[in-house]
Amino acid sequence: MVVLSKQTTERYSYIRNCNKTSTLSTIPVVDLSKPEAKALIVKACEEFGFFKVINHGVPIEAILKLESEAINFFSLPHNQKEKAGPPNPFGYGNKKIGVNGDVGWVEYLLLKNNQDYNSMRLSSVFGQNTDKFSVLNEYMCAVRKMGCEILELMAEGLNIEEKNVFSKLLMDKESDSVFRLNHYPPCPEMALDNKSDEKLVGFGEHTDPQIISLMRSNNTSGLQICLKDRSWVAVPPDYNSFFINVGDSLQVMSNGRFRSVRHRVLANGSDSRLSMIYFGGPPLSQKIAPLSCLMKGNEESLYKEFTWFDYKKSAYASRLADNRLGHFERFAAS
Ligand SMILES: C=C1C[C@]23C[C@@]1(O)CC[C@H]2[C@@]12CC[C@H](O)[C@@](C)(C(=O)O1)[C@H]2[C@@H]3C(=O)O
Ligand SMILES: O=C(O)CCC(=O)C(=O)O
Ligand SMILES: [Fe+2]
Repeated sequence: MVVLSKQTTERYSYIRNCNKTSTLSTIPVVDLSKPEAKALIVKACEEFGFFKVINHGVPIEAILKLESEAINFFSLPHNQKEKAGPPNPFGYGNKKIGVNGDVGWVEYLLLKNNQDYNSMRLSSVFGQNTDKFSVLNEYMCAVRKMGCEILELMAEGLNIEEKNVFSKLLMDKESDSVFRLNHYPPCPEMALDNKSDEKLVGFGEHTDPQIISLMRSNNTSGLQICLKDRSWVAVPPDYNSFFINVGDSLQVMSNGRFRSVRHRVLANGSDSRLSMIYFGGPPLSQKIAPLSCLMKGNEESLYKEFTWFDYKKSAYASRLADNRLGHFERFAAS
């Protein structure tokens, strides 16, 4: 299933000096069943804004069923998938990411949490009332439950009395969470020239605007994260773990103590990559501001006041690589 032509590839970005990129061997691993999980989560959010979890409690059957549905969907002929598009903002998308000119070697399905999928264009591909929607719901509920458990451990690790201070935002029935399936086909151009030090960008560098992103992928490499010293490191794939990103909103709620991690995906010459990501977001009306219980002494907020609605509106008007929080900083660097 390769639907990209040479003409379109010319508009893609490439990353040079890829052979010099190191692999992150020290990626924090948090075993959710262990008592030290809370402290490890806090440390990882401060240092990397990124970690992986094991013993996550998401049933393997739910994962495998959805993965198999996703493979079936992305294997459909192009014109059939297009019936579920364009993503405005939900639906099937191919190459174009967002509406501001970003392009990547990727096709995807963007779905809303708690969506009535039957009323979406998805039903023009899947038909009405199919089991596929219950597979999707089962997976999303299990992943959201894991996300809430992580957020509650995080609150405990931060010594916050209100254990559900973060998780209640994902549990709210108005929660503005999003679910995304990304498929990165193998890139034939790269397979032909596997000695090249240049790699095609699958999903360009960015931070996620929400609170937390809960990601699982198949066994194909490609994900990279940016460290504090601005170097990029490759994250080895791990079929059995979930990868967790701190999003911009959590960076603000922790008054910059936690890092919203910059990340990107590079295309692969021979294997396709499939990732499934739950972006846990708050209700639109939610004020996003540093938690007063985390402010020490006369510590000031680093950010202006805004709601998730304000931030989302501004984020969706930005390019992928933009520093979206920049507009909301109170002490912006001159
Ligand atoms: C270029 C864009 C795509 C994006 C909306 C935006 O204008 C900037 C943020 C992008 C992002 C990154 C994380 C998630 O994949 C996403 C769904 C989100 O909430 O913000 C995407 C948006 C998108 O693909 O529509
Ligand atoms: O597909 C991936 O592995 C990550 C994609 C991503 O960062 C995103 O969709 O926001
Ligand atoms: Fe992302």
